[in-house]
Amino acid sequence: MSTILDVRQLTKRFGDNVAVDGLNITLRSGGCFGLLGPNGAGKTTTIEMLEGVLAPDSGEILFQGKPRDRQFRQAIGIQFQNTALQERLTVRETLQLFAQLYQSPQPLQTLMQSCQLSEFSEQDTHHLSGGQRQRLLLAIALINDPKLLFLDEPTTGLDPQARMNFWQLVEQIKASGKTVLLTTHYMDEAYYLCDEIGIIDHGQMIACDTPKALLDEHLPGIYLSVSSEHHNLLDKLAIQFENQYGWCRWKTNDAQKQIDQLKAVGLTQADIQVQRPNLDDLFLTLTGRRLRS
Ligand SMILES: Nc1ncnc2c1ncn2[C@@H]1O[C@H](COP(=O)(O)OP(=O)(O)OP(=O)(O)O)[C@@H](O)[C@H]1O
Repeated sequence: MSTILDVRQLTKRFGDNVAVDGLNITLRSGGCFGLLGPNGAGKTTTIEMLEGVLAPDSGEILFQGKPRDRQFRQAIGIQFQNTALQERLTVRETLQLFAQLYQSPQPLQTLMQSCQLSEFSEQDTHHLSGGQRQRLLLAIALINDPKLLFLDEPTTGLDPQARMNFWQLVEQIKASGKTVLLTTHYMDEAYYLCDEIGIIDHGQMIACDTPKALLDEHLPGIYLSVSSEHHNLLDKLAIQFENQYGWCRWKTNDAQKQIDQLKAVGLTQADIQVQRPNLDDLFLTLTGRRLRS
């Protein structure tokens, strides 16, 4: 896969605060890269520099092998976290307004269809649901048929069904060959959508790979949990666990052996939860913090 965006030693300071500290990122064409990190890690500052919205203090950003020029704006789409929509305009009128900003916008009919907006085309944008509004913001980001799409926390605040619906749209966008850079606080979203994940903390990249490779490297093994009421049994078996939210939980490299031991002291399979480590666990391991704080 060729490289569409190559970022070297990107740095941004706000006074004494180094928000982004020598970051390297390689975005491969047609992939989805997830930029994850705890609050204040530097995700928004990074994405804004990559979009060209914020000037870096130092570092290099190459788009298709060359420094970004005026055409870069025509080749990218940005779904901002908060875009103020013009009062008293319909979905269609809003898209028409944004279409004027580009040299060759996509046909609006096609765009509304692909973002599932056709049935709301004549609706006032201020009467849209959260999911419909995010789909409109996505359509605005896609209006110029961009090669590279920036999605900054696109599903924050949406209900689970609207989020999954949005994921399907992102899948379609990926299938059409576009490259996506996504920031999110939802680990299931990152796991589902991203081919590669970069975890940043204090403005530095602390891990970068496919979700599976990151989990295999940093968190081999399986988590087992049993209800806290069974903690005496675990003590008897000399199993070290964390007791949280009514559950005793621990990681093991030999899940089957421990399940057999637990059954031998009276627990049933239904008493034992078996769980692969997920990105939330990875976060806690790498940053000492949960993904959402
Ligand atoms: N305009 C600004 N002026 C001063 N400091 C800023 C500015 N923007 C960001 N910062 C600081 O830079 C650091 C990184 O912030 P940034 O918003 O990039 O983090 P983030 O990872 O996007 O966080 P969140 O997940 O909370 O959105 C923080 O310490 C923040 O306070």
